[in-house]
Amino acid sequence: MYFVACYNFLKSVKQLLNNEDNNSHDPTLLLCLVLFCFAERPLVSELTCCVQEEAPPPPPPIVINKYSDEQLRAIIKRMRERLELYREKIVDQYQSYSYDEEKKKAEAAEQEKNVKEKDMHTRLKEAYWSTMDAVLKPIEDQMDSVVGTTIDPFTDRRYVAWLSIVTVAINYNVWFVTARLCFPYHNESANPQWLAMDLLADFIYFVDTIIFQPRKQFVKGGDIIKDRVMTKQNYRDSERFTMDLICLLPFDLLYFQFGFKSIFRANRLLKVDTFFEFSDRLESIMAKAYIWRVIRTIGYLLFMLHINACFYYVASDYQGIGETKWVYSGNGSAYLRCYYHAVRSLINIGGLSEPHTVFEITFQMTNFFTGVFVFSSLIGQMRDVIGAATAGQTYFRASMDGTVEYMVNNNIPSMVQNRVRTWYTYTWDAQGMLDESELLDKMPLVMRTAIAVDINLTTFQKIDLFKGCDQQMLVDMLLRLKSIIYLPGDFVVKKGDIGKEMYIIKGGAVQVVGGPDNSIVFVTLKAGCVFGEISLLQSSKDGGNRRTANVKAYGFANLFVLEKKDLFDILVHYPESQKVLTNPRTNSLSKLQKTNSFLSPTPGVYSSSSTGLCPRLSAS
Ligand SMILES: Nc1nc2c(ncn2[C@@H]2O[C@@H]3COP(=O)(O)O[C@H]3[C@H]2O)c(=O)[nH]1
Repeated sequence: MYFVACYNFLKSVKQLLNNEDNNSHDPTLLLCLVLFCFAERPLVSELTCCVQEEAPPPPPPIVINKYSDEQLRAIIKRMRERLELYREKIVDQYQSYSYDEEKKKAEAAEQEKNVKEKDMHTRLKEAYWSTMDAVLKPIEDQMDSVVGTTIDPFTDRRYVAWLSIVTVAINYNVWFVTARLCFPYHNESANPQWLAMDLLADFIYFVDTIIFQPRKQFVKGGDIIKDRVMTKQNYRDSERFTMDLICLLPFDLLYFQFGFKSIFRANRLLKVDTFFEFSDRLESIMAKAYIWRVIRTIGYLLFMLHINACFYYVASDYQGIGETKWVYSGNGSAYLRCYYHAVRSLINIGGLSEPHTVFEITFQMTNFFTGVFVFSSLIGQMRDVIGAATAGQTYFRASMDGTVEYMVNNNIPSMVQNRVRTWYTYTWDAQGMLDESELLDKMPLVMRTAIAVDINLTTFQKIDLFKGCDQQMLVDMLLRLKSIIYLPGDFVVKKGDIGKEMYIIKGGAVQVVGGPDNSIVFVTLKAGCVFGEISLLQSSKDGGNRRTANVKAYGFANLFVLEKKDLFDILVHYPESQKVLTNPRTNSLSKLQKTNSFLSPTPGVYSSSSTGLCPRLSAS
């Protein structure tokens, strides 16, 4: 029994040790241990005493391998901790304490410490900003009345105007800091002027950082944040703010120590982001954005040449001004001469003095390479900009050329060809594109509705046929309209054809004609009039779906077309409006059905007075 107990006990301890590393606590094993300790307590104590009595005093530790020795010690330490834990568990079985938890506690304590430190940092920051806010409050309050509490950066033109001023300041720094750095532009008489200009540019930067940027509205989770406190905080948390602050650091004070040098203003160039913002905003508000894009690309070209001119002067200075034939001779305006050299060299015009020294050859070669890569990409960019600006026209030309080629290949009579050509040219001139709907199709419905309502709803509301109809139905109709142009004399509708669409005149005029050779003009309909609706709204049972008259374009007629299917799709949702359109007492249409006798022909029976469809403008 004694040895069995010993064996079990030691085996349990060994298993416990083996499980230590993977942190798995075998409940059976634990239970076995606990039960063993309790149930066989006398035996265990006997065993312990026995072991203590019988065991010789422990030998002094022999360290064979330092690493394994340390590992063993660590295991023993953890075993002790574990033993402690089990002791506690025996006292309170439901205690949810673990070694990992101790680790977690330590981590939590660490976190708490960090939070406290952070709090301290935040508090300091807040204190700093509240002081700053208090100082700046009077200025900000004054500016509120001028620029508003917050600014919508996308639509506010005043903001774009301000950005243009900041852009001038940025350009001043970008061009002049580099030029002053390389050319000998600093002297006793010029320095005060430079200083004045620098101060003015810095003032603009400062106003932008203090007044404009903190007012910029922003989008958070889909909401437009217009609260001033939040816009200010958003700006202060942004990277841009950090950059703006770096931009404003007054390294210029080093002038006192090192003299007047523009290198101390190099940090002002970091505000170049604002230039790109200005560029984007300007593009979005300009009707012809490509003009700005071309100007901007030319600006980049000029700036590259400017930088090259600066390098050339520095290189000449390094070689000795006027020392060799290749360097700047020292005559005339240094900047102009160097710029001229840069133009010839970068654009690979040639005709330059041959470089002789290694330095000169290396410089010149670098110039040629830069010219090839940078300039070709900039010129390519320019081509893209111009290409995008004229894409519509290119598409129109390509379509027309394709159609003409097709007609020529198929021997279409030249009269028809001429008419097609005229149609293309007139359509392009009238609407600047061949198919308006193509453009609008890409937009979300709400935008299309807004545009359609803006352009045509007023015209629609005036049409007698639709009087009393639901407004929403009219909007639905607007969305399904297609624009089409007819040439002078084209038949839009032929008597006896099946009516598949109705028309609303957008521009120009049409004539309802009849009699021998269609020589009798019954009525001329102008912009805002509707026609072709009779055959559309009548039942097909007794052949009512046939056109009741000839309608031909008088001059160029720009028409909206509404297809029968679309009309009935809409009317399904507006039964009241359907009644209005088909009611004999409320609508002219039914009256029309009775008055079709004019087509036999009795001119003028079908007129504005009798039908209310459209004013009779002229009748021959
Ligand atoms: N029948 C008739 N149609 C007219 C007159 N004035 C304009 N129209 C339009 O001419 C269109 C010819 O096609 P529809 O019959 O579909 O619809 C006709 C009317 O909308 C008129 O005096 N009589």
